Amino acid sequence: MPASPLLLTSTALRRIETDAAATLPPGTLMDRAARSAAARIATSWPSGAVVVLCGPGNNGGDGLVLARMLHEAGRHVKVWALPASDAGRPEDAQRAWDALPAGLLQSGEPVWPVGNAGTEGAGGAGGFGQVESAAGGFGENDSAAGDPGLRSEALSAALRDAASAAEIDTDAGAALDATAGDVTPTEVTADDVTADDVTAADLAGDVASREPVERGDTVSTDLLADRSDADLLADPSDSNSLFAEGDPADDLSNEPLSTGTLFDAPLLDQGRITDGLLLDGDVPRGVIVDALFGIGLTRPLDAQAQAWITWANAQPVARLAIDVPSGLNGDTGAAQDACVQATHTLTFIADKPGLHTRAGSDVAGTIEVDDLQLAAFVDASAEAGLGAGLGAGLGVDAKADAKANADVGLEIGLNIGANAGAGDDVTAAAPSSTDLPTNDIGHLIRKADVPSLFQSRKNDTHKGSYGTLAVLAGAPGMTGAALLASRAALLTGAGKIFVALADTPPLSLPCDPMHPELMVRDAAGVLDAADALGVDTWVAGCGLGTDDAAKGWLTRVLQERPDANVVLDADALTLLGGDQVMQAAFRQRKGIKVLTPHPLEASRLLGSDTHAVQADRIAAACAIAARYGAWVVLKGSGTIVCSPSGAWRINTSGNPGLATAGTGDVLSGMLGALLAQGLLPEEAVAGGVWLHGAAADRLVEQGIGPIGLSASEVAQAARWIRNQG
Ligand SMILES: NC(=O)C1=CN([C@@H]2O[C@H](COP(=O)(O)OP(=O)(O)OC[C@H]3O[C@@H](n4cnc5c(N)ncnc54)[C@H](O)[C@@H]3O)[C@@H](O)[C@H]2O)[C@@H](O)CC1
Ligand SMILES: Nc1ncnc2c1ncn2[C@@H]1O[C@H](COP(=O)(O)OP(=O)(O)O)[C@@H](O)[C@H]1O
Ligand SMILES: [K+]
Repeated sequence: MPASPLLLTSTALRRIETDAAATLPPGTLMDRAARSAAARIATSWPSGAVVVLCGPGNNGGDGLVLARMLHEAGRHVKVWALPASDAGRPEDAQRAWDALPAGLLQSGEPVWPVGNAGTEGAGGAGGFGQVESAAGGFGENDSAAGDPGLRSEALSAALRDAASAAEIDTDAGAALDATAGDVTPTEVTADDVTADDVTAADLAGDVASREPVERGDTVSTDLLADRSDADLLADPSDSNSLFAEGDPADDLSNEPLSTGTLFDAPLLDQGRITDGLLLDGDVPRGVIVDALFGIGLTRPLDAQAQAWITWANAQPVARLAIDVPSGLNGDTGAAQDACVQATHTLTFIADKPGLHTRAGSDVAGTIEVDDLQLAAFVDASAEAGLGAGLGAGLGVDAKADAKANADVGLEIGLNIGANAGAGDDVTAAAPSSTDLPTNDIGHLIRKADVPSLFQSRKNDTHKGSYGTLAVLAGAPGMTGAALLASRAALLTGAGKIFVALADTPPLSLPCDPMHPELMVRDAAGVLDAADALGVDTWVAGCGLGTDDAAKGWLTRVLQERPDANVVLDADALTLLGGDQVMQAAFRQRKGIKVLTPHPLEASRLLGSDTHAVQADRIAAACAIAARYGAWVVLKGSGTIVCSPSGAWRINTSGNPGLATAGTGDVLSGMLGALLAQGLLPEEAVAGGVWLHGAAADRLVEQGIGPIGLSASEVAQAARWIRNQG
């Protein structure tokens, strides 16, 4: 399922939520969100335990409803909830709290449910759920765990009574399920058996056979019967210990295993223990649901939330983030020190910018969007954004995009509909209009969004058809920067390229031996002849330097030939940021203007600091675009592209292989080449950024990176991608 290309900030989302909620019965959206998550879990983690961590707000409410739904479906669910805030829970979340079935909520710190990674099937009745309830929970939270000796007796009796081949089923509904014997859930009751017992039994099976034991595996009861209670069960001196001293399993760790610590790294490294006691190769089963905080995270996490997140991140199971990984700002992609490292994020109503820029792509895992059947509202928002200028500058059909999103959402909605409850019979009335501020809606940049990169060339063309580019760059000692940009322009298809070296004759490099197609001259020489040469696009700044000579050449670029396109990078940005004469000249230019700052250069253009830029990359890119009247490419993980009118997009391609010197030079050369070839700015800028990242992705696929990927290779890979179509 492709991710929605539409991105909404929390302001836009809240507006939609409010509008929609006003037309729906209370709790409908939370119900839909929870049902969506339940469907996702049923598909991806059909067995195994589900630990739901819930926060104080509606994100926590989603988690609480989800926990109830999963429990009712017979899943083995544990809930840990942060305390409500002083103001109490929001209405929907409070309703979810009140409806949480008894026994699911755990006290203390979260632990992985030991001894049971149960699955559906029992519907909660007569199953392990009852055992849990009676025992007050598993593991360290098991305050009523009882006397280990008693548990030992009960379990041993159960095992001995079992027929020669007994199935140890740690599943819900059958604490011990003897397929060929006498042990049934009714015989082994909550009073007789605790989770610790089953844990011990499973581990004992493993120890006895030295083979991994999985839930459902058949284990010889002879082996089990051969072992004494002392071998099988907890050391009576330590109610949490699962092994008596000298037990072979103890060899696996220097410390006695205790409940809740079954994911000890040494054990995992040996592939011995997964999924809360179940030995299941390298693939633990079960999932932790992160429903701590969503788009309402407004301040630093407190110690308890941080500890829970740290715990969740340390468990070798999947982590499904509800809406947004907790600790991540859904608008900006800024992550707190403690942030859920999700393997999957299921996000609601629309995709969020913070999932795609800065730390977002590091912590979100696989992103899925469910519009909660609010396509009409999303559609109207996109339309309103379009009316306010959004998308117009990008040449993006935002309405069509929104429709596509709606279709995606509906498809998900229909799937969910198969499990639908009462709330889903209600269709929200379509909104009449919304008027979101322009920069609360953006888009992703994907291959499909930049088709003109792949348009075939007409036969009846010549080198003049593909533009004449001049690259003002490469002061002495930085010649390579000029070559990187110029070669990238060549490989991206520019018709003619002049390298205007930031130097005076005689040049130390009269020609590029690798690419003699490039016409290398001194900067003044190219500037003097620019009219005659027909330069229609300038790329300026790569290794240009910031001395007076550089300043003079750049001023000429900005003041002369105002119809030519300019792409400014690196030193040109530093010079521009500090020179009002240049800024005035820049603003007055009629050609297409592109600025490609990394965060430090962006801060110079804004007179702020890098921290401020990175704290809200979209806002920074939009601010630069507005101040300079230019297209802005704010580089980094999740590069932001912003049009002069404030329409922003986030690139989806690229990887940390690009974090190497010279890749920015390559990007500016590519952007210049695409403009020189006459692509519309929205496709040249967004397309160049996407192509640059996609080239790096291809190199990684080929094993040429991320480590050691070099800038020159990016240009070559980009050429290949363009020609493949
Ligand atoms: N309202 C709606 O219509 C819907 C909301 N949904 C869910 O609700 C979420 C938004 O709910 P909320 O607005 O309640 O926000 P959250 O649940 O994300 O968190 C806000 C709550 O956490 C507190 N908080 C914020 N930062 C904190 C911190 N650092 N430490 C401790 N407490 C902190 C706030 O005071 C507030 O109580 C969405 O992300 C989504 O998961 C979904 O159910 C879909 C529908
Ligand atoms: N971690 C990353 N993930 C994705 N892209 C990255 C990453 N690090 C750097 N890049 C990209 O690499 C390029 C680096 O540009 P820049 O910092 O100007 O380098 P240089 O000046 O050395 O050429 C930019 O396009 C940037 O977006
Ligand atoms: K969350």
